[in-house]
Amino acid sequence: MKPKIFIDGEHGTTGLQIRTRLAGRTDLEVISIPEEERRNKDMRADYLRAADIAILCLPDDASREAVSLLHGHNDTRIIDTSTAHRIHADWAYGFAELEKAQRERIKSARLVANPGCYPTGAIALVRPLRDAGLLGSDHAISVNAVSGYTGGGKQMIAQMEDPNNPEHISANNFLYGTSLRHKHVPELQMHGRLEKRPVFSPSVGRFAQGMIVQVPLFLDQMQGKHSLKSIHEALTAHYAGQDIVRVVPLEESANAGRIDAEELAGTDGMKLYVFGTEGDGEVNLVAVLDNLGKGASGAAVQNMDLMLS
Ligand SMILES: NC(=O)C1=CN([C@@H]2O[C@H](COP(=O)(O)OP(=O)(O)OC[C@H]3O[C@@H](n4cnc5c(N)ncnc54)[C@H](OP(=O)(O)O)[C@@H]3O)[C@@H](O)[C@H]2O)C=CC1
Ligand SMILES: CC(=O)N[C@@H](CCC(=O)OP(=O)(O)O)C(=O)O
Repeated sequence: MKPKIFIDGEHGTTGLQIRTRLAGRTDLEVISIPEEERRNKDMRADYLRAADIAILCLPDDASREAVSLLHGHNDTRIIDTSTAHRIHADWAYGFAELEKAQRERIKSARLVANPGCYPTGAIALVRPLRDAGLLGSDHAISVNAVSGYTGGGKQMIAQMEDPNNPEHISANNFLYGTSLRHKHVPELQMHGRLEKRPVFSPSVGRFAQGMIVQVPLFLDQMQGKHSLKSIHEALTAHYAGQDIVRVVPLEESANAGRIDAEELAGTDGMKLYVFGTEGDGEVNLVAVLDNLGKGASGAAVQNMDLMLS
């Protein structure tokens, strides 16, 4: 029998993208709730319980509700794309490239929390350097990022695209999360293995999909003596043998000139760059991804495939 997949929140931004990715699949059966019933709790409960894997593409509260609807129904495995369970001890963190054991953890887990889009980029840059001992646990990290506006879901898409929306946003590029208490910070801190809360400053640009996440570092604050080359080597070693995260060769980075936030829009991969000038004291680590690709829907499908393997 083919595994049954239910996407709770199928008609939202992340859900639709997962639906599209699964459209041509003959190895599984997507069970779909009619759009007009998407908030019908009893019907959702039936679909959730009928599924082998439920992918939750809902706001945090609705995700918690979906999990409670599955209480006692342990045959359904869950992938939650919301922020609700990303630092919960019972949930496997759905970033397969996090460390060697992560793929196996996801494969065997019943509960998988898909990472946030910004943390996907930042953790991809920081965690290998923490694990390889280049960064101490008390290292102070700053993360500056820009996302396409689909990162804000249906509501922000309408605000950015519809001039008649009562909450229309006219800015082409705006900073937010200025209290430095964005909901992604705890996840970044925990899975980045950082003692100090990172400074995280997100922003949004007038483009639909894509993202740049930057982590600048001072070499004299790192553990040991480091260079662009040794940092690049540590990242390259960490991501060897997989094909989703690409560490861009130093020479290619040096010649890159401009980095386009939309570079990987519409794809499920991620590129990591090490920028700077060899011999100087600073580097800028940069991740480029699609907020809806490796940052959300692409990662959810990757996790689903691992769970089905
Ligand atoms: N967009 C992105 O780039 C990313 C999003 N995520 C996360 O994915 C999740 C979904 O986000 P996104 O797709 O952007 O959001 P959207 O607002 O685009 O979609 C959410 C969907 O959930 C439905 N919904 C809301 N409340 C309930 C409820 N109580 N019961 C059933 N359905 C409900 C909405 O229905 P209705 O149309 O009626 O409102 C809508 O279809 C969020 O937790 C978000 O943080 C994670 C990474 C990246
Ligand atoms: C541009 C924008 O608004 N982005 C969202 C994050 C999108 C995302 O990653 O969703 P999760 O919070 O579920 O991880 C935000 O900052 O709240």
